[in-house]
Amino acid sequence: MKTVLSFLKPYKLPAAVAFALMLVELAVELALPFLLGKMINEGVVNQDLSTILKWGSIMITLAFIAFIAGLINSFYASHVSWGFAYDLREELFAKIQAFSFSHLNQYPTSALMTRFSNDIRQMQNTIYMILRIMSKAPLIVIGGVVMAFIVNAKLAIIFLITVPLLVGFVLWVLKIASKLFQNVQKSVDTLNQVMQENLIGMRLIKAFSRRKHEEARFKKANQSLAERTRATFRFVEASMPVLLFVMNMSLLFIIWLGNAQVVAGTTNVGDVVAMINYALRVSMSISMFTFIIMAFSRMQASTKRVNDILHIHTEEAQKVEWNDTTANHVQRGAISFQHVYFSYPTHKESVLHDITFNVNSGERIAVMGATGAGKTSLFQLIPRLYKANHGIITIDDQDVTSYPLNQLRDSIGYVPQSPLLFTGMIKENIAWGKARATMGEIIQAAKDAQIHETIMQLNERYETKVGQKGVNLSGGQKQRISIARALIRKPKILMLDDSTSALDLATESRLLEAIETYHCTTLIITQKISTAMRADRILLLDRGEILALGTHQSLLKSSKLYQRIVESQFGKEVSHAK
Ligand SMILES: Nc1ncnc2c1ncn2[C@@H]1O[C@H](COP(=O)(O)OP(=O)(O)OP(=O)(O)O)[C@@H](O)[C@H]1O
Repeated sequence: MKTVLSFLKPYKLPAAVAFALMLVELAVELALPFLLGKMINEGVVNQDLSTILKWGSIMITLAFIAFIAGLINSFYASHVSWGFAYDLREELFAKIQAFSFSHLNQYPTSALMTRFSNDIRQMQNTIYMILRIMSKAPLIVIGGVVMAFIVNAKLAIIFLITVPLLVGFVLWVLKIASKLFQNVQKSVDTLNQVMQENLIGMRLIKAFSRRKHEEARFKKANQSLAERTRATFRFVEASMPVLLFVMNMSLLFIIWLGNAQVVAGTTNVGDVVAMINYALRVSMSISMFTFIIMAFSRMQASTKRVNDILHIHTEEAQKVEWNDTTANHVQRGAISFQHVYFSYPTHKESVLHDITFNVNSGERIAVMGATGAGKTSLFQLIPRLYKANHGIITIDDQDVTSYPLNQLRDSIGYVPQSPLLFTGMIKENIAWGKARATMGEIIQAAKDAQIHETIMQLNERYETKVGQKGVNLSGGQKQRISIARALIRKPKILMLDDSTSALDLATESRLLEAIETYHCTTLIITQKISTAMRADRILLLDRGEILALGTHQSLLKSSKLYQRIVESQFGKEVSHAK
């Protein structure tokens, strides 16, 4: 199982190069105060210009080497962090593509978007900063103290008091700050969620005039984020004067003790200057710890969230375990449900109970029932969008679970209740149903779905753009394009989930006639008796159970509920006459 950190493996070499170059920068940074001390002691104090120039030019050369090392380090750090983020995004995308419907219920769109954008960016930035400066800070603290002891062991004792004091204080600040930061992150998540729901549901919000309500919701989330961020940064900023005080006190001590030693002749001015320099560099690095650990704790939270997704066991991952020779493509499309029970993973209540029925190859079944009866749920079990809790569903006498998922779904044309079109041309939206579809196939599918003429009336015909910047189609037009998308794959099983609801009777009639020419097993969820009457048999669902299954005529005789539905749509007399 892949974890986030394993995505760094391919970048071991460039990361090592970046780290080595960072060590070069570090070495120069630690050497400069030492050399400065030498320049003062040997050159400035003795007023020896050639010595000043000698040490000066060495320092400039070293600074230039550090500058070049920094540039190349930055290049490699970017390469590692961008490459890592790119690979991780690819993997995450593939993982989400393999999500079952249960997983999609578990992780709302906003949560997945946060992982894609925020979390990966967070990790990418932190990796860059680790390779660039973060790993340098603790090394400067250690190296600075060591160098200080080399320069002047007596003065360096001050470091032994101030460094643990500063480190201890920073760790205490961080302990509190990390809790505050977790709250900030929660607020960021909430704000993202509100924002995304608003963008997705903008049309609905306008239709229901819920702008004020949504504004209030956004304001609340925004305020919470602002307040938490303010509180966190105030706390971190309040710790700064304390840090500065300790830092300045240690500098004062170094100057005071250094001065005494210079007067006593036990040390040189240059060494004192070098010590002050080390003290400054060490304290600056310690103060960076706050920033570093905060970045780490944010990265840790992001890593956990992305790992959660990577560790989800998706079915596609199992594909290799299936033996392709035993599992074939669907040949005839005969469906059988045997004592099937189903409940959604998120809800315990049973949605389908003891469903048993058979559909012959090429048969046309209309599925009827009140809203919430379980019609869509029953449909979703066939292409294994969800798994049944008990019982067996077979296609061509073979358990659906024994088909490789791709082969199973390739044989099925599923038109969901609410049609979804992607931004792009109409022809692309239809061709989406079949890999390498020809223009002839696209037009034929559109003709059969009764949408060809409408498309031909549009300015750019099949090239017309759908979606945000293109033409917005009516509900019925969208339904027919989704039907064309299902027909183009010449499915063995066609499932229409209330997909003809927006069509007038004449168009629907032509559509159903055209579907007959496909000779596929057809399941149609419908509320309209006129549609149901054209089916070979009608399956009546009520509260998750099969109430009746038979032809229009037999149900008129045997099912009270069916009679009532017919009466409600055709009137009493007509229903008796039929
Ligand atoms: N994703 C889900 N998670 C949990 N419960 C669900 C989910 N989808 C549907 N349900 C529940 O399952 C039951 C059956 O829903 P289903 O969508 O199958 O009904 P339906 O007959 O297709 O209704 P409609 O005609 O309104 O589309 C309902 O009680 C519904 O609340």
